[in-house]
Amino acid sequence: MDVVSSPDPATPADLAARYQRGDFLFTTAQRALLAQGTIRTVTETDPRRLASVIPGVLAETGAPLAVGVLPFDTGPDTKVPGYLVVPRTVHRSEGAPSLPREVLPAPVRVRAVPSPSQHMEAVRSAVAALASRELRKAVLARALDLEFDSPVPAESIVRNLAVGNPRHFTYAAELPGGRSLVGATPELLLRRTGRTVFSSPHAGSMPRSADPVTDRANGEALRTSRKDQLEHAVVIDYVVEALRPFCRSLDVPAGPELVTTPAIWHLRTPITGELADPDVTALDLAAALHPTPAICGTPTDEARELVQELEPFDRDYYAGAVGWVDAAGDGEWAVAIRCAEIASTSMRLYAGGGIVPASDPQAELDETTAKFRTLLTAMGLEDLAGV
Ligand SMILES: C=C(O[C@@H]1C=C(C(=O)O)C=C[C@H]1O)C(=O)O
Repeated sequence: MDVVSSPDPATPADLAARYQRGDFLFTTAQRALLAQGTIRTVTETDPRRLASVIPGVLAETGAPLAVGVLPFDTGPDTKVPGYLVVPRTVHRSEGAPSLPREVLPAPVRVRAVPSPSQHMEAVRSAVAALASRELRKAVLARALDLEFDSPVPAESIVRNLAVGNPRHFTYAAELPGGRSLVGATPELLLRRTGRTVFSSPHAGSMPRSADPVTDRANGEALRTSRKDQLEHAVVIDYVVEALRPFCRSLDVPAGPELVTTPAIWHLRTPITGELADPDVTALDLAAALHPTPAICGTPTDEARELVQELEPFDRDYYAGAVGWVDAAGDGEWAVAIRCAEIASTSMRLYAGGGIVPASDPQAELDETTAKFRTLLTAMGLEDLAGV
């Protein structure tokens, strides 16, 4: 048997230090998971079908878990598949990694896709479309394309992300075609631990500020913003309705809490449920929940259509889901935001924000700029945040 799932004496820092492109790394404040090598890959555009074949694949291979990604677009016409890997070795360790910061080379070219003014125009179009198409919310994103004169140092980026965002979920996953997805997201689509399912939708954002007075004021403005409360409520309604059929009880707080990442203030609502059927796996639940209105909109199909009309790129795995599922059905799936897709010497960063009727184009642009900071800070490129 090839599979090693070792109670490893390695620390989370050791696991992050061992990460190499092609591996899967998932670190949280509580633990780190490093999966290396490939026994089998499973590729499937229908996420529910993907979820249904994984238990059989794990039983057949004797592997303890599968790791991977779901794309943003899981609709019936998608060309981008869910991509799961049954790894050869799995190492887990308790705690968050602590490592020295690594210095990275600077890119030789940077391009915003679309340009900032085009993004603001798209926000205006989205606001108009919300009214004419009876949508409650749509999430619009933009991208930053970076080119380097040598291979992108994915390993250093991932380690800096983990060190800079120790309370969140830092991830690195292999994508089809030898590309990699790396990021550090605060948002957990869901965790399944036995019969307990936990989801922490985030929606509603304000940039952090280096000035403590402005920073606090931004947080207060978010807490009291009716526009952001609405943006948030749309997500919670959806997640509760999506989880309800699977749960015999659900605990939903009356209102959101204010939380931070190093770059952003957010509204978040932690939701806990007890599963009615213990055979429903973490990946079944991820397939049922994704895409939430936190990253797509409401109603889902119409919002996705509008997003695809207004964004001049394919989201691919940005705003998808990234995580793992084990043979018992437990697992964790994070919302794949604050991320970049890395090819050989180039990478694309993505950032988006929810658009509701009261959205202001300049504020939406500023929000995406702040969201790019998660990646840019890890790359020592804070100065690029204004692009
Ligand atoms: C879409 C992104 O983030 C999502 C959108 C949010 C918002 O609109 O307020 C907040 C958190 C995330 O669910 C992103 O970071 O790219």
